[in-house]
Order: sequence, then C-alpha cells, then structure tokens
Amino acid sequence: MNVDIGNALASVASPGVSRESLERLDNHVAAAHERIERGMENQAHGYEALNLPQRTDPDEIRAAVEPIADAETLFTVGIGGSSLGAATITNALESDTETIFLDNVDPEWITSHLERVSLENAAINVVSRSGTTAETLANFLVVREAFESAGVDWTERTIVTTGESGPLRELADRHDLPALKVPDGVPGRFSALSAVGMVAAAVCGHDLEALLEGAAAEAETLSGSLFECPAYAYGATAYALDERGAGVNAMMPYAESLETSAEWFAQLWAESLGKDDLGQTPVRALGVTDQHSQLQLYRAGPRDKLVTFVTAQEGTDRQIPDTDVAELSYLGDATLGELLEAEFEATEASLAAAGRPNVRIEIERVDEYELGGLLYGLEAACVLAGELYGVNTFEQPAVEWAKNATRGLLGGGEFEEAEAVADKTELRVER
Ligand SMILES: O=P(O)(O)OC[C@H]1O[C@H](O)[C@H](O)[C@@H](O)[C@@H]1O
Repeated sequence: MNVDIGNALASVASPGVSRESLERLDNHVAAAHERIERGMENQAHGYEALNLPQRTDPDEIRAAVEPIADAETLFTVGIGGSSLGAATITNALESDTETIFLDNVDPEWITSHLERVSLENAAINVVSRSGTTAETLANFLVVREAFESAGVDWTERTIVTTGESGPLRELADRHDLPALKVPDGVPGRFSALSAVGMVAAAVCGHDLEALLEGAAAEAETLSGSLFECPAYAYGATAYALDERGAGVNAMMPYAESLETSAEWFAQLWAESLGKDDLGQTPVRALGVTDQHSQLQLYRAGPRDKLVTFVTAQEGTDRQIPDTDVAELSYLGDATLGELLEAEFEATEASLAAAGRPNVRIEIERVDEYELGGLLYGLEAACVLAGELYGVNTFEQPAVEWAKNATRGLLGGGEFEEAEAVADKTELRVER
C-alpha cells in the first residue's frame, strides 16, 4: 500500500502535524521499530502476528478444508477477531461460495439464515481462539442442531480453528473434526493472515499464496523511518493527530468490496489502542455512500477527526449509458469508475479545503495480493501506534470484563464481574 499524509500536515489542516514535528516523531518511530523487530525475532506475544506471512502454511489450510471444499454456502461461526479478518477477505473477493458470518446471537437473524440455506450443500467453519466465547459456542450448537434436523451429518461438514486446548478443541477431538490451530502469540484481531482468516478464503477458492505474498511485501517495507514505510507513516500520523485533538478516526474505503475492512479496522484500532484513557475512536464509513450522510459532520463539525480514505487504483469498470436529458449528458461521457474516482478526489479536496486532516491509503486493485498488503500494513500501523502511545497493544481486559460478566449471569461460573450488573444505577423515565 502507499500512503499520502500530505493533507494531515499543519500547512493544510488543523489539527495538523508540522513537518518538523514529524521529523522529531521519527526518532520515536525508529526506537519503536527496534522494539517491534525484537518482538518479532523473539516471537513475543502479539509481535508474532507480524511474522505470519512467513509462518502460515497455505497447504495445511487447503488440506484441512478439502472435505468441505465443495460447499455452496459456508457458515463461519466466530466473533470479533475470529470473524472479521475472514469476512474482510471473502467479502472483498468474488467467489461462487456464499459466505455467512454468524457473529451475533440474534435468534431471528440466525433462524432466517438457517431456513433459507440448503444445508445439504453447506458447511461450518467454527473459529474461536479461546474456545470459550459464549456467542460462538451457542451459535455453533444451534447450527449443528439445524444440520442434524436437516439430516446432514455435521461432523462431516465442520472444520474448527481454535487454540491448543479448551472446550472447542475437546469437541473437535471428540468428533474427530479437522482442526487447525490458532498460532501462538497471535491475538484474534491480528490473525487474519493465519488459519483464522484464511480457512474461509480457502473454501472460497481464493489465492492464499498471493494473500501472504502481498503481506510479505508489506513486511519488507518496515524500517526505522516513517518517511520510508507506508504502514508506519499511517500509524505515526494517526497517533500524532490524536495527540493534537483528532480523537476520532473515520475509516472510509472507496470500494463497496472493502466495506468490511472498515469493520475489521475498527476492532483492530479500538481494542488495541483503547487503554489507559488513551486511544483514537474508529468510525466506519463508506465512500461514496457516506458522502451523503456523514460528510457534513466531517467537514464542518468539531475538529476532532481524521478521515482515512482507502482507494483502489484500478478495477472493473462500467460505462454510464447516454441519455437525451441535456442536464445529464455529462454522465454519458463517463464510467461509474470515473464517477467514483471523481467523488473520492472531490471529497478529499473538500476536507482539505476546510482544513480537516485526512490521509489517503492507496492499493493497486482489490485482489488477494493487495488485500494481504493492506491487512498487514494496517496491523503494523496499529502496532507502531501502540508503541507510540505506550499501551499494551495486544491485550483487551475491558472486553474480557464484559465476557466474564455475561458468563457469570448465565451461570457459567463464579465471576465477580457479574455482580456489577445488579448494582446498576437507575433513573428511569417511563411513559
Ligand atoms: O476467538 P475468541 O476467543 O472466540 O474471541 C473472539 C473475540 O472475543 C473477545 O471479544 C475479544 O476481545 C476479541 O479480541 C476476540 O476476537
């Protein structure tokens, strides 16, 4: 990926970062890069995620999915980091396999999927690093039962990706299910380029090698200067803008196929950096759609936002047909791709003209290679930002707190967090 931080400079935007400040920050980037490299070398928790392009074995993943490779529909049962990476990849790329990501426990929604899909031609991909996440296990039990009721042997149609031990691993062993391992030292939100994100891609027939090669090429760019490394340029600029008041980061890809990448990014950024009263709030947006809803706020609301654009340089195009309505004739000279590009450039310029900081991330096209680079680049940007903030990027105690409270409430063990639910302060206004 390439990154253009010109519109984040203080000469353009407020808040903005001066060239001198960036040069000073670059010393911290160099020191952070040394820590990151050391972490990668030592395979330290979290940093190990940046080694995935070398560690992930595409043959192992393809062999494991072999029994379900014919699936017309793939249910991926997982949540957060055990769903969003896979969804980002498969929602971005064309495939004949339909993918459904069960990452919510809304009974109506789950039932509507299970009733609509022909389960004889479907398969299940259960993913949970811990193997204990209540939503994932509950959904798996529901889906499994639906397969049984439809007369489909779910044990022949299920693949599991989980940690070395835990309830899901036990279940996989008991039923002799093909099971892949979540690599050690890789938190869920950094695991898109492991089996966690790539099983669904393999079932969909995507090019796993190209995903990893794109990521590996991005890894090659990691170096001790933000001026030489697109990922660090982005991470350092986002951090510096947050320090100057841009506490919100609106991720706005200009490609429908990349919409899920903004969701994935939101988890990455929020869960990794939201600690010790620090962190930048990620917001999900989509170009051009949200130009017509959120842009007003971004251009004229509080000066507390960075807008991050992601744009693909080339892709499939389609001519806009001619019309005899004179006022619309200019459209007939253009393609939808040109319209998209013009809208992106106009939006970027409109923010810059109003002095609102924005950054442009460019990929060449939406394919496996470029996606691998984008995922890896944003992960590296996040790791760098975590170093600059001085937070523990790879833990998520605040999320674990609510997980424990939920389990306690459902009688899944003694969790003191559950007691806080009864202590809720009320000030009710009733009709
Ligand atoms: O993969 P699992 O163990 O099921 O966890 C799924 C998700 O659960 C929690 O919400 C964590 O905070 C996330 O980081 C994680 O991705």
